[in-house]
Amino acid sequence: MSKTFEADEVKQHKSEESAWVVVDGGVYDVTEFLEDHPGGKKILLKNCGKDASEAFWTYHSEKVLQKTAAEYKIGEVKPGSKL
Ligand code: HEM
Repeated sequence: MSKTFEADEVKQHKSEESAWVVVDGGVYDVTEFLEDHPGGKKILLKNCGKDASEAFWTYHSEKVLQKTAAEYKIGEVKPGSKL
């Protein structure tokens, strides 16, 4: 079973030391990906610690979530836990 995280915990991970981003309820630890992100570190970091679904779908296709993001997935936001 996939791990679930409270919104309050996700919100704390918004720095270079620990950067988590949420897309469609999935939680991705992109700390190690910040430097490699083709769209740049700054924009990715700015969207960490929160639900970045809208920003994500503005710039990426489904393939990016299924392929690139998959290896960084650490779990899901707890249902009903408001981000
Ligand atoms: C799990 C999180 C993310 C992953 C794995 C990811 C991955 C990628 C990849 C692989 C590309 C290259 C273009 C492509 O293949 O479509 C890209 C480009 C880009 N990403 Fe992300 N990204 C993530 C989150 C974000 C977020 C939250 C933003 C915020 C707006 C963002 C903004 C961009 C931008 C602006 C580009 C450049 C688009 C272009 O040059 O046309 N990304 N990203």
